Amino acid sequence: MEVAKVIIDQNSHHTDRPFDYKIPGELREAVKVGSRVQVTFGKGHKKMEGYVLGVKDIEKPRYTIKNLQGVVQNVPPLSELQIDMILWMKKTYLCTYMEAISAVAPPKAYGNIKEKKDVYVRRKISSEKLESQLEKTPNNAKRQREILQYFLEEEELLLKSLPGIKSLYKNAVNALEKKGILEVIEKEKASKLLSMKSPSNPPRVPLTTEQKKALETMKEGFQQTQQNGVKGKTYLLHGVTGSGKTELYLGLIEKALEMGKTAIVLVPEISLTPQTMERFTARFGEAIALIHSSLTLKERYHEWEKIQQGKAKIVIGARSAIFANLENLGMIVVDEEHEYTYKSEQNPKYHAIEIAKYRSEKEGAQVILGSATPSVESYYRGEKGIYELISLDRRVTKHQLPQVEMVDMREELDVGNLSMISGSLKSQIEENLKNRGQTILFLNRRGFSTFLSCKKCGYVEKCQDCDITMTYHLPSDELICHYCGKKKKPITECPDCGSTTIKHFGYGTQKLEKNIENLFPQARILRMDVDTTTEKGAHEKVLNAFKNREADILIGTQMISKGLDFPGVTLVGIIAADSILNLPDFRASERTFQLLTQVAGRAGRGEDLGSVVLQTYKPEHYSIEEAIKQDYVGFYKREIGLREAFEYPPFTALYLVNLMGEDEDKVYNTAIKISKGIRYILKNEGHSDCLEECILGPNPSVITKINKNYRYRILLKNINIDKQLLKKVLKYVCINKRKQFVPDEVNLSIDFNPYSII
Ligand SMILES: Nc1ncnc2c1ncn2[C@@H]1O[C@H](COP(=O)(O)OP(=O)(O)OP(=O)(O)O)[C@@H](O)[C@H]1O
Ligand SMILES: [Zn+2]
Ligand SMILES: [Zn+2]
Repeated sequence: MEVAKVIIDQNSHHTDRPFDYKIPGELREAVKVGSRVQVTFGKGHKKMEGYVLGVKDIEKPRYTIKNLQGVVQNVPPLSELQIDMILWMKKTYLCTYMEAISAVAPPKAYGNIKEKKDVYVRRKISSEKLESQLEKTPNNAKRQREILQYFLEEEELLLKSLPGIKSLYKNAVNALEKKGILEVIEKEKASKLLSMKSPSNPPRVPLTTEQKKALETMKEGFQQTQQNGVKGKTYLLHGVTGSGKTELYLGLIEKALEMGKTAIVLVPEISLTPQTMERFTARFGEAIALIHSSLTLKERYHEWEKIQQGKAKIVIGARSAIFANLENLGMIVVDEEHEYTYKSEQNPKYHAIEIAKYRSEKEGAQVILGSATPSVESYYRGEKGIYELISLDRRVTKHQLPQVEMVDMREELDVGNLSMISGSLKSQIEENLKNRGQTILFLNRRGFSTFLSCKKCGYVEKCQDCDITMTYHLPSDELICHYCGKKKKPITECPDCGSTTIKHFGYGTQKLEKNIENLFPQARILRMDVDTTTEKGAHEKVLNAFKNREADILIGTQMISKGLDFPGVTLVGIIAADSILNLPDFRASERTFQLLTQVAGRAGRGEDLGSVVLQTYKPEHYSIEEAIKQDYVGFYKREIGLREAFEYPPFTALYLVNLMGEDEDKVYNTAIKISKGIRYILKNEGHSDCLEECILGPNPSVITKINKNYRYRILLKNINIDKQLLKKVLKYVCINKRKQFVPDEVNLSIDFNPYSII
């Protein structure tokens, strides 16, 4: 008898195993490994869906087995490669089957979406004939007359754009259709996707010597891989800002297509700008599928369908595009490889580069990791020869990297300048406005002021549900929690001491905008942050306006820090360079250096030389010193020494166990039980000497509460312990013994190589 092993589509660790279902004779043809199927589940015979991960033949079962109910139509079965990846992810990230399937499979709505069409009304006769029709139409056929009026000038109109599309009007339109005057037609809804043009073959820029050499090396590597059928190589392309990395990606993809292969290009969500897309579509046209989070379900469906049907040869997208089910995958490009958005914050907490490397090994694809500021781990691998390191040290344009001027804001205070803009930055903006150059001002904090506090007793307004201060926003005049989004009216009286001396502290982009408006009333200013880009397409609008020089100054958060290529920008001002330096996180220095170098890199990309003003309270910090020099390798050398000394990645692997729940005692007790369990087993394995260094915590997380949930964490480091052993113990305690250790009210998740440990 044929039995299917089915994973039930329900995200609970209680049902996280394959269940057996008999494949009835009539379904034998339809059910395949990977099919999405209908089943009944549990004592209540609840109707559910699930995925077949395997089929086996058994003699006589010792227990009763339910029948499979059917196969879900229009959902393509998971491929063999996808199933392999699901099993590998489950093992690697200790997630549930369903979590792995949800990450790998196309969106669930795939195949369930009805094609929505737009209904149009079109005139079938000439406008002269229509005019005489109108004369013939009696006055009491009011609606028909009204509709005909419209078509005197128009040939085709959307039905819903006619006045009050009530059934009465529809009747009138139907009557006119019967008379042969109008016709009703349905058209596929116009897609809001960036329109995919056919390749326009723009003139190719001749590559610089440096670019050529890099491209040749990577092409040769690719050719070898393809000919010898060995597993794909990983290249780390370290090229300074504006060194023309994208041009190399295009060349490599072209090579892959020539050899009958396909390609995936990952870009951070925020760089999915029309600017980037244009460069790809100009070269490859309709062979591209685009995947990112602001697509509607229908748009997403279309893009996945293109991939599924083999129409797409190149997939460009944010993190999840790494799972694109392309056949003959030959090339994976990860642009801005250091970007933290490549790490998933949901289970499975994978990093897109980890998946890229898995696919590279399985499918023989070549991986290109590109960045001006590679992650410390990637560069370390480059140095060790695990990746092949390729460097582009020069910009393609005539000017080299911009000069960075450092302003010590403590000295500004000394001379009585209390504002957020130093004397030097102010005069340079003035000068730049005069010369009609564009300016970018970067401040990595949105809102108006950072927090409200009582001057008398020091009370600070915090979110009730999260352990963080609330940010004051204009023009809505409200406090917003940047973690859970809750809003409230600002206090005018201190709830602790009753004083009315409530003061604003800190500043964000809204306040910066106000200040700049006051200082330079003649300047045209744009602001780009989460608050100005909530609407679909708003992001592009701002960037396009700036590109078309409709504004002189662009103010923004990290949204404007990378990938943008505006030749008109000759001045970049960094308002508070040390804003994230104080985060209690081992990556704070790295992130600071990356952010500053990327922002600085937006200046001087055109005809004119660029300059950068960097304001800081900590000029002596090495991240800032090296960012001023824009010297990646200099930064890397200092950072890698510290990572080794303090036993952080890449020298140790970090495993983070997060525990969360509304009942703080329960969360804490669970954390204690788990850490005790881990310690106990490791002790029995003979590791009593290193437990202190290896298992840190449980401790409350840095942000102790988010959205009413208390957070505790246990951090594991593999110091003097085999990584695999540590992982095995973790799996045993957190997964196998979960029922025993973790009550249902406490959420446990495991993060391997966490991006941040806040
Ligand atoms: N060989 C070349 N000659 C002239 N212009 C070039 C050449 N190569 C690239 N460019 C242009 O230079 C600009 C910068 O290139 P690109 O955006 O690829 O740099 P990048 O290395 O990705 O920069 P960043 O990391 O700062 O985003 C683009 O406008 C690109 O069209
Ligand atoms: Zn007070
Ligand atoms: Zn909150």
